[in-house]
Amino acid sequence: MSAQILDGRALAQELRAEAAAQIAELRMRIDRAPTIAVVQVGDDPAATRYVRSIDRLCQSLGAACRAIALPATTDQADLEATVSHLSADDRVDGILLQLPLPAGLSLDGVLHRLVPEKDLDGIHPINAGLLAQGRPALTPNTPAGGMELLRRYGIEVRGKRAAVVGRSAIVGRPMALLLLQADATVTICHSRTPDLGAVLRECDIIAAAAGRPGLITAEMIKPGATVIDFGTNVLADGSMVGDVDYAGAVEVAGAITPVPGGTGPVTNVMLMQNLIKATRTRLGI
Ligand SMILES: Nc1nc(=O)c2c([nH]1)NC[C@@H]1CN(c3ccc(C(=O)N[C@@H](CCC(=O)O)C(=O)O)cc3)C=[N+]21
Repeated sequence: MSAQILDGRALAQELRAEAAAQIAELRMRIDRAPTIAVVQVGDDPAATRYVRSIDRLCQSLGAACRAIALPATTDQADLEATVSHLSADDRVDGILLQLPLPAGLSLDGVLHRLVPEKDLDGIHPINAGLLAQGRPALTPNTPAGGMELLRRYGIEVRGKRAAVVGRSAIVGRPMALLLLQADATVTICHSRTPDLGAVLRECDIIAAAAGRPGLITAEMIKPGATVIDFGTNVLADGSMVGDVDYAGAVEVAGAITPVPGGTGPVTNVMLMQNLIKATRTRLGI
């Protein structure tokens, strides 16, 4: 038996149509295109792809994208000044800072310069704190997209056992909190978890966000479980794979997201939803 494929491209297409209509309406109200500023420091390959796809998506939906590419050698003060400037700019509705930052730069200092109302990735301590308290405001796009896939495919979360592999501020942790918010019983696994397979085999939903290709193998998956793969590992040959051994997992799981074509395309549209939300909230629309 082969798993149901959770088709992120198809879902993204539906969500794009909804977002386009909302953006068209916003353009009339504010008399300009809702604008995202994307800041990338250095050239992490997954981030570069993401920025490129954000730019394309903005163009096709009628939003504006200001891409700000800074060299990997940018110092803390320059990066903070850039973010301060964007925070204060009335014509910028949302800010997206690509992670990870190059070594030597501190995210903390930067987040203090980011106004929470423009925080399209929900990583400002205010937004992260609201999510932790069960009062989500702007939530991180990648895990929000994973939840949207579960919702649109009618996969029950309430009362289920769920495991999240990875504890990053932008994917793993918020995914665990969103699953909790949806009434799952959640276990967070990470690089120091002994016997990952033993934990995962108890779970009906597995969300992989470790950034390690092939970490999760078929024998770790309970037959029929739902597997959401957030991995965007770019291999030496330029191809992209997830954290799950897809070929094996697809034979065991009940439903699974492919990489590419799973969580990635949905992430991009969730970003547009956050832009719409941020613009409306900040301008009191
Ligand atoms: N602050 C921040 N937020 C992020 O959400 C964030 C980030 N930094 N840094 C980089 C990673 C990477 N990431 C991707 C999102 C979508 C695709 C995507 O759309 N992938 C498509 C196609 C990819 C391709 O083949 O080029 C797919 O999966 O089908 C990829 C990668 C978001 N990230």
